[in-house]
Amino acid sequence: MGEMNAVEVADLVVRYGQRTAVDGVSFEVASGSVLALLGPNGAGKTSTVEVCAGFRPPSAGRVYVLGRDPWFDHDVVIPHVGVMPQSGGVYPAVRAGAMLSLLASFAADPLDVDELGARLGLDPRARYRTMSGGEKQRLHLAMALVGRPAVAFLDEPTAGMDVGARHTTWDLIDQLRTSGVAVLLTTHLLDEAERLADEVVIMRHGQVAVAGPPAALTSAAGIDRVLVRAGAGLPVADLGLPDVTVRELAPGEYEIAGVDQDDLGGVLNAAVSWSHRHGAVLTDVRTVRPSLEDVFLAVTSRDA
Ligand SMILES: Nc1ncnc2c1ncn2[C@@H]1O[C@H](COP(=O)(O)OP(=O)(O)OP(=O)(O)O)[C@@H](O)[C@H]1O
Repeated sequence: MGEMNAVEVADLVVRYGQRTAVDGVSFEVASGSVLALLGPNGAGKTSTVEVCAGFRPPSAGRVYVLGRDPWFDHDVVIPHVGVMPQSGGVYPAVRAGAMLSLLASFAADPLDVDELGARLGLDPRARYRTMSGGEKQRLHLAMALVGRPAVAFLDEPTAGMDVGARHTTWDLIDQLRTSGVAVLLTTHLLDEAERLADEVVIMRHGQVAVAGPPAALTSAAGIDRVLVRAGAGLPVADLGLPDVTVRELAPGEYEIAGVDQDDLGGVLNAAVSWSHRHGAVLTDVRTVRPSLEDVFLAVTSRDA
């Protein structure tokens, strides 16, 4: 089975009746890497993942998982795939431990059920219907991973989890990557994507708006702000540069926004002489690049 790209999505289209939810999406996920699908509600993330996981056929385009078609070769592909859906179809009376043992019994080389459950803080005796939202979410994640998949599809894996469970999940996903698993996840948490993903794909209206490693997306956007520290209460209108805006964020802490990276020297010079004119000294200067969240908002707010 394919080593390089565990998941290949090429010109994928998903239609629901007249509605086109996914409109020509392409990306790849290599083994041992994490790709985060991002996008506003309704952008087509879940529909994309559902085709990859073999839940529905594409309306057009091609999807390969481990070199096979997850819809037509479902029985061949599925034993190597772990799926964590947004809400799991778990029988309400079933206990966590029994559910995991059942899934483990289907797998050729399952993880240790007790160890995995303990890792995720699951009580094996707990019945599904009495679990909290975050506990259910942890069980869904364990269900996706217990079969030691080569490819994991995780739809909003940490939604509703508390901070501790979220960090445990991040560590688990790091370990999946290290052990060679291809992970495709969706998330609304941009810090999660920045922390976990080798590649992010930002979807908008069913199409790929931008794609790339998070660091490449944020550095392509360039430095856009400079933070300086000087005396409190300096007149912010007096910097003498027409295209930037200056705000005093806290006493003596100023943000110079709208900086053109190529004119950083000009901005620093202006800040030095500005503080000097007002009898103050710059004691700190910091350049700030946009976060992935800034990039996301810039990309997804270009709406007609
Ligand atoms: N089973 C369905 N039948 C009809 N329309 C659907 C169906 N599933 C999704 N859609 C529509 O397709 C579009 C994409 O939905 P999808 O769930 O893939 O988006 P998403 O990016 O995962 O959104 P969210 O962030 O809200 O989970 C939406 O407009 C949605 O209303």
